[in-house]
Amino acid sequence: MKVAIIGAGNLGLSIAKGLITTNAITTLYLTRRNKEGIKSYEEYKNVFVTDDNKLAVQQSDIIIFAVQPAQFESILLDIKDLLHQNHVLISTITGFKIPRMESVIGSDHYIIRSMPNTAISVGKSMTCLCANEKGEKRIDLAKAIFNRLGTTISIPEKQMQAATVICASGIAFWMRLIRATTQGAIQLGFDAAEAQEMAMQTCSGAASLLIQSGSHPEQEIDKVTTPKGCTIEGLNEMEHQGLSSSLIKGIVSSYEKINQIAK
Ligand SMILES: NC(=O)C1=CN([C@@H]2O[C@H](COP(=O)(O)OP(=O)(O)OC[C@H]3O[C@@H](n4cnc5c(N)ncnc54)[C@H](O)[C@@H]3O)[C@@H](O)[C@H]2O)C=CC1
Ligand SMILES: O=C(O)[C@@H]1CCC=N1
Repeated sequence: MKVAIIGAGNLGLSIAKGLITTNAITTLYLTRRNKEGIKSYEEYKNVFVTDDNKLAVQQSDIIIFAVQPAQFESILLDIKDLLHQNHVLISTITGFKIPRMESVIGSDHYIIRSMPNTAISVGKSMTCLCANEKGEKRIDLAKAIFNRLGTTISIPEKQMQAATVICASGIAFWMRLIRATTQGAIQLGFDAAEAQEMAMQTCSGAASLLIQSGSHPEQEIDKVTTPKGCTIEGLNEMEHQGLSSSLIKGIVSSYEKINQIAK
């Protein structure tokens, strides 16, 4: 794969690390306005660092865009004339819809829109993908790339905003739950490091149980809740205080906000 990442910032470099460490690339061009900050990537074989987006596009088959939304349109305009019909264009740009990309470069391109999350830097991103009509023919290629960096799911573009809330913002929501558990553990007498270790490993274990067994969360809850025991006591108190309700309300508020921003 000859890949270019246009905008090698937080997300772009995380994707680059994943592609480099899994030997996924034939060549990899990384672009950034100030390329000095990423010069060290040239130590990797077949990785090139440049501030020239046009060069990167000309040398690559798969172009991954990871710039901020405000920068995207002018970059598309800049490279538009260099795009050929075999280029596969993968955008990670939040809120930038495929029809808007097509209005700049035309619809006769393989266009894929992705929504990864920051766990991509540790190969654990839940990445949602959608494509334009032509891009559907290359969706498996995009899945192959992002499956090296976590897990993928294909969704209709109209669900991309909701996916942003659940998966990208979701990292922050889960972090807050882990932090709250850590605070509880400290109050029960563990030191901060122990408390965080216990909170995050238990969270990871709970997710792994569901991923590997395919069971419903309540089935796993039933296995832990001894009648008249401490688990159901704690769980019911959390629900009396609105745990599930506040999470659902937070998710819906976040979704309303992302739709407001998109207008
Ligand atoms: N943070 C997250 O959880 C997620 C972010 N995204 C999206 O990914 C995109 C990138 O986000 P970050 O990596 O956090 O941003 P960032 O600001 O860290 O990276 C963007 C990079 O693009 C470079 N750049 C700007 N103009 C350029 C140009 N003309 N040519 C080449 N490079 C240029 C900047 O120097 C910067 O290094 C955003 O559109 C964001 O919405 C998508 C999914 C998840
Ligand atoms: O907070 C935000 O608006 C963006 C979208 C997903 C992650 N960060």
